[in-house]
Amino acid sequence: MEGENTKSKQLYEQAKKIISGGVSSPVRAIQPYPFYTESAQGSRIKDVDGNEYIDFCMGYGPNLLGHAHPEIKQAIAEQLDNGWLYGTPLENEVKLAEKVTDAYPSMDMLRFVSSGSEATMSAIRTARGYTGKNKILKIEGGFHGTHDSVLVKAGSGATTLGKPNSKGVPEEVTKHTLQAPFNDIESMTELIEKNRDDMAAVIMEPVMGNIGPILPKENYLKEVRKVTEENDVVLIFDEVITGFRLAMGGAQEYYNVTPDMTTLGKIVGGGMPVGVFGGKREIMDMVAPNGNVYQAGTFSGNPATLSAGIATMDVLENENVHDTLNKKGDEIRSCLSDIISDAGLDYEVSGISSMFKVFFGKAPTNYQETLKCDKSGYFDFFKRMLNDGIFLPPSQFETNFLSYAHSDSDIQKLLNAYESNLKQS
Ligand SMILES: N[C@H](C=O)CCC(=O)O
Repeated sequence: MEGENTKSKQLYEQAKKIISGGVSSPVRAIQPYPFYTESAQGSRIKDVDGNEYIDFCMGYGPNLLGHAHPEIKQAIAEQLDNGWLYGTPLENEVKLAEKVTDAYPSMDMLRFVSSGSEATMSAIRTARGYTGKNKILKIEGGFHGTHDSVLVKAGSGATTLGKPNSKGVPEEVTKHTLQAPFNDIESMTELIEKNRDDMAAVIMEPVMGNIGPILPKENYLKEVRKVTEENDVVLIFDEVITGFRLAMGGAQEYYNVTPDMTTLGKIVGGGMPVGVFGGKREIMDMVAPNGNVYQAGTFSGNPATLSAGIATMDVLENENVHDTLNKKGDEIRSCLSDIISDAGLDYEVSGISSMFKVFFGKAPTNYQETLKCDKSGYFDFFKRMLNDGIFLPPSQFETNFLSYAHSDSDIQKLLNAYESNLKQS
């Protein structure tokens, strides 16, 4: 729809003068200009120039039930009638905490925060406070938000833009962050054993969602659990993307591996800003006011977010969302593989549950392999898909998300668009 987006184009010109990079998050700076959204309902997103797209970006994951789900909307509206920021605890905080801890038995206790970044930052600080150790180990290409100690070889927009190590982060901070390749238990074991005396935590996405999806090899997560346990290292599963997506209990339920701590975000807030960190009672008891690990936030446990989160959980509990999406995800991946093979392309499909991606290259098993994919070819493909009314995340390194609102006809349109646009690759 290039050329027709005159209002979007104008808005971006205006924005670039007063908003750094013209956007509030770098992945949105789609060149030559992004479309500006007017509204979104169900599986559709509509721009200010009247173009409508079937959305497989879904706000980068939170909208598992689609845009503007009526039950979530009603829950937020009811909360708004009663005010939307108190600075005190509220009953819904207890209610949502119960629902989350029921779904995640590894979390005896939790805290609500306002973003995934805040959740991972707080989890790491708590693990350091608990162990009295400094070092953490992350996976190369893992993305755990935008706080200093994890902005090294970071996935997501940082990799898309070729800035996986951010300037402005002191070396004194990142010297405590070690990195191992995904799916390589030997490297991880070696690093943990070598640094055992000062290793506080391993933080990882059980399924890498910010350069993928990249799936864990068989038994890899179990082996990670074993080596962390044997060396008294806190294992943090960053389930900001996979939480409430792969299953109600996230990747830890799906793969049957129990971490010491978990971070959540995205889906648990029903599309409102949210983060959660939690874990074993003895670890979470370190957090102030009980313990000396400080963590706080004006917007933490935001009433509107809690209402949206509870409404989301209610739908997930009452409807067959995960089974439906997991089945449709399998079908999409299988059809995409057929399309690729019929077109004689050297590409591969990766994914799990309602996450899927065509890699312009071999489906990677780690960060280094991901970097070999044709990122500019992918971006050209993304634009062709947009012209055909399909909105995918604008990067080879961001996952596509299927939602409960996508109809069979939406999926057929997606597959048709893949078929015609992959042929032009
Ligand atoms: N992959 C990111 C979050 O999970 C994408 C969102 C963003 O950077 O704005």
